[in-house]
Amino acid sequence: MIDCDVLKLSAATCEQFIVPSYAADEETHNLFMDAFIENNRLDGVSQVMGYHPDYLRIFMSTQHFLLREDGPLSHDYRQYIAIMAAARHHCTYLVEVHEQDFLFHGGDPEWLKGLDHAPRKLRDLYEINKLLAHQPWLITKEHMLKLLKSSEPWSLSELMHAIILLTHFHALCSFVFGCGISAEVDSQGGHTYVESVLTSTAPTSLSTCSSYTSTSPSDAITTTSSTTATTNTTGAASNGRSDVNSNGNCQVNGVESNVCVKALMEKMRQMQEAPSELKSAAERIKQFNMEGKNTAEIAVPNSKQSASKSEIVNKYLQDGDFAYTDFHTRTCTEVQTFCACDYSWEDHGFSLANRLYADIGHYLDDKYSTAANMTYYTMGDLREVDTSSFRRAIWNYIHIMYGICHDDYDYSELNQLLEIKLKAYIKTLTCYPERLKKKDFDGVMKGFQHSEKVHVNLMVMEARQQAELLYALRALNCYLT
Ligand SMILES: CC(C)C[C@H](N)C(=O)O
Repeated sequence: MIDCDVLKLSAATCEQFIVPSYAADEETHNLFMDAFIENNRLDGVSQVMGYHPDYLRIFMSTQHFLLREDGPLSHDYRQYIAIMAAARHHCTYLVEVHEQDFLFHGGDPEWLKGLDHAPRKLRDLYEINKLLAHQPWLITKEHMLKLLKSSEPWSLSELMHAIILLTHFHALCSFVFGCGISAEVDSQGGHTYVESVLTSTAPTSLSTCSSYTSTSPSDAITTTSSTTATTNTTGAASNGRSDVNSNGNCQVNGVESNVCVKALMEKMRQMQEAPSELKSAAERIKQFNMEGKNTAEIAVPNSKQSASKSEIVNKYLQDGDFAYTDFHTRTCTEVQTFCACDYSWEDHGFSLANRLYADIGHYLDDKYSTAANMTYYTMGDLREVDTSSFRRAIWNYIHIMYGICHDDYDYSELNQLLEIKLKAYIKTLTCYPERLKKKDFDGVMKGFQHSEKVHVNLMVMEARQQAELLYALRALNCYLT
């Protein structure tokens, strides 16, 4: 039996930004118990994801499957791969968590001195780790061949397991930085936005943006299947995380916030009432390229890592400066746009992943569809809102940055729905999560509830993972055929 006070204590310091365990509804509380048992602590990631219990459940089971269940890779390898992936984004939080887990699973402490001390087989993963994290479009079947035919070869199923771990942890870095998770709540400097990404000492609007009250089970979202939309059983009800000030908006500039949400809502309504004329696939692709070029012009913050942080991660990096470059300004013309009609998760990736690493396809499929379809029909303090066009715009925008085109999507919609600040935020979070600042987080989605910002961060994480994985699966498929 777990002592609930332990959970309570670890959440006590930062309850504006997480779901405090003592305030969680039964469903969320049970998930927190499971997380506690799984990780020997109630970790910050679970507590932030606790805003979205249906997502948290599938996230936890996927991570459990990847890290703990029987699978192609040994447990020390799995943890070491997680460390290598997190190091690419200088995510000291995840590096440290998985260093501990590595030792806990009997890993050789020598390997933690750095990549040079790890076995050759793990070192061989370095190149695809780097490319997957920053420029996955450069991955080819030759990379796969090299790993599968090296003197210490990877088997196909081991490689599949490793690739999924790498993409999972790259994407998780985006969530961790996006939600300001810097250390466990019960450790020094524990989880709080203030510690992790706050750059000024000015009072933050976050603390007034959100607070949490428990939700009734009937408010919970239910996932119906991997292909049908996730719906709120109470329709117009809130997502169960009603705010103390009951409007979900930042009090600091509530009027401005409300205007933003209303304007967005109005655009979505107009688009629904008067859908734009049907465009040909060629027109859509042209629009996609235009959006890509515009995205490439969006400036992102420069990188500056603190020396202490670098020390923790640099030992796992060889060329730490290798980073994302805009897909749409690449000089290498051989890299074609990735058309989802030629290779998609649903029609191609799912079955290949599942064939090489049994059942993983189902876990990922559930996770993607929950993240993409989850809705509470709210936006800020508005209710009964159909947010599907906004959510789809976010998902497809992330794929633009990876050169993945959905030729059934009208990219002019995206341009109307995502304001430039939000695009810049998403670009930073997706491609350079370690550079995100608190002011970036505060400056976007004004008037959204805090849980809604977390919701957007979840979508960024999942769409990003899917994009990376699609490139890897396509390359593997080329190798196999
Ligand atoms: C990201 C958010 C705007 C999502 C919205 N709250 C919904 O329930 O669909």
